[in-house]
Amino acid sequence: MRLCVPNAAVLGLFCRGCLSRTGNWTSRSFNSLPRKMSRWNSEEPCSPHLNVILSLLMSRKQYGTENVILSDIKKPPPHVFTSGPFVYADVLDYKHLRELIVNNRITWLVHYSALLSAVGEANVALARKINITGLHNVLDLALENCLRLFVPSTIGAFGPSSPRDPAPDLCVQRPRTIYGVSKVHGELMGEYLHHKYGLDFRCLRYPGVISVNTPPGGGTTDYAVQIFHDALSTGHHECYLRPDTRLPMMHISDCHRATVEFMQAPECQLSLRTYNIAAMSFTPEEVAQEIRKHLPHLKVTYNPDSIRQTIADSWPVRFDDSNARRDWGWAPAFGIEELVADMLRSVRDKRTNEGLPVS
Ligand SMILES: NC(=O)C1=CN([C@@H]2O[C@H](COP(=O)(O)OP(=O)(O)OC[C@H]3O[C@@H](n4cnc5c(N)ncnc54)[C@H](O)[C@@H]3O)[C@@H](O)[C@H]2O)C=CC1
Ligand SMILES: CC(=O)[C@H](N)C(=O)O
Repeated sequence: MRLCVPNAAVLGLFCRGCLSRTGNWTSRSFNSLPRKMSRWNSEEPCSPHLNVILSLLMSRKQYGTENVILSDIKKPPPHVFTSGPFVYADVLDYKHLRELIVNNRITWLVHYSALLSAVGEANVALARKINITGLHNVLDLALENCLRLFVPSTIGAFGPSSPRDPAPDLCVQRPRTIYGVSKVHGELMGEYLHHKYGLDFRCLRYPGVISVNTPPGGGTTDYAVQIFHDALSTGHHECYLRPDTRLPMMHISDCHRATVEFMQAPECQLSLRTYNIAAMSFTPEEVAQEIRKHLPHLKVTYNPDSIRQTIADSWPVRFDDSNARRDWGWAPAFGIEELVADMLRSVRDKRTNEGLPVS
């Protein structure tokens, strides 16, 4: 049995076997990155992505190393490469994806590959290709091979005309970014194929995901990861959002657990195919205050970037996840206090292991 998790702009996992039938998950991440990631990705050529890597490693623990195949178009760091099966896979290469699925008897596909919001606006043509053409490849293959398919969506699937506090599962969705447009398209295509042909399509709208292993990937919520690294290195963070910009956020371990629990939920419990999941909402100033409880010297200055500020201002400030809580028992474990304590501990350990100074 193998689970395959392709990297939707982040991860690609293939899974051998069907979880519902066998309890096994195999994952692969299909991560192809834009030849040019522009300014947001410049110093992270081989870094693992948060969701992808962590998810994969944890999935492997749960479902068996050989049963989860990770894929990307980027060279993985050594510890990822040696942790289990890893293959090169470009979501734009339909024939190669099909070969991987057939040869490995893949039964689950987790599609993480995508260009995120800010970098997508910097390269709309590439974002359209990876986020929409890549998704169509994955949908066709899932249908053709009877795969269970997970595709993440995002708070970015909402826009200025959506209710923002809180945003419910079902409401007006008119996002103003190519990223958001591609995610709404993915939600609708997956649901259409489910209703018309029975595709087992499942989708969670993630808040901004925070992980020590996730380098900035060109998103609007990236500051909420970077601030921890800055706090423990220079002690100064320059934030590209206004101090009062409130956005939904989630610790990576909650994000991963939600994904696995949702994928394992019996079909009969699901009243929707796309659910919001929530954990906390905070502003840059609020997270800075929480960090200062541990590191009182942290200095934060604000220099709003018009592109990312405009994007953030169009997104929900809070998510209504009551349907996920009711249907399949979703409950987050991390609030802002737990998240900050865990991130500071993890970033400190990482810097120490890398021989870097800790402030
Ligand atoms: N990180 C976050 O805060 C959130 C992420 N998500 C979703 O989760 C998924 C993963 O996000 P991140 O890991 O943060 O993104 P990321 O930007 O860190 O990773 C994207 C991955 O896609 C890969 N990729 C790009 N082009 C590809 C191609 N042609 N073929 C195969 N792989 C390709 C890249 O190599 C990269 O590893 C995305 O679909 C994103 O929309 C949703 C909401 C929040
Ligand atoms: C919330 C997301 O989807 C992502 N982190 C982004 O900021 O683009």
